[in-house]
Amino acid sequence: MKIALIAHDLKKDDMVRFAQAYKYSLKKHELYATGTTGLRIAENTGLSLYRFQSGPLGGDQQIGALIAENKMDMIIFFRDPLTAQPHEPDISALMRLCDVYSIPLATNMGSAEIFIHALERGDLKWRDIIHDLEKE
Ligand SMILES: O=C(CO)COP(=O)(O)O
Repeated sequence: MKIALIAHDLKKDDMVRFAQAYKYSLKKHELYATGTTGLRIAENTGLSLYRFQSGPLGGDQQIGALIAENKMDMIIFFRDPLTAQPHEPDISALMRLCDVYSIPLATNMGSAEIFIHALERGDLKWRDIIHDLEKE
């Protein structure tokens, strides 16, 4: 599965703790992240991730573009609901595309943990079927 990890500044410590806690589940997947989030995760967990631009510099849009091409299977995005972001339109666009393409989007630790358990159980195997069909 291709999983994107994104966190706003005040949520980055939570994201690091989440990635540390679920490192052994996450490492089975292809991981992507916005710039600073990816750096923090890599430094603190040793997980390898592909890092896009930082969110305010276009990272959310880059991840959105992959969603539009059906090349992203899950988004874990710890949003900060209490701080205005300069790139709010990009954030809304990313979340909108998740809804357009039915891509699972967890916006907080509680839902992200459920997603990880779902991944472990194989609940998202249907995504592999779609990818296989696309290859034919
Ligand atoms: O702003 C972000 C998501 O909207 C996250 O970007 P960074 O991971 O580069 O801080």
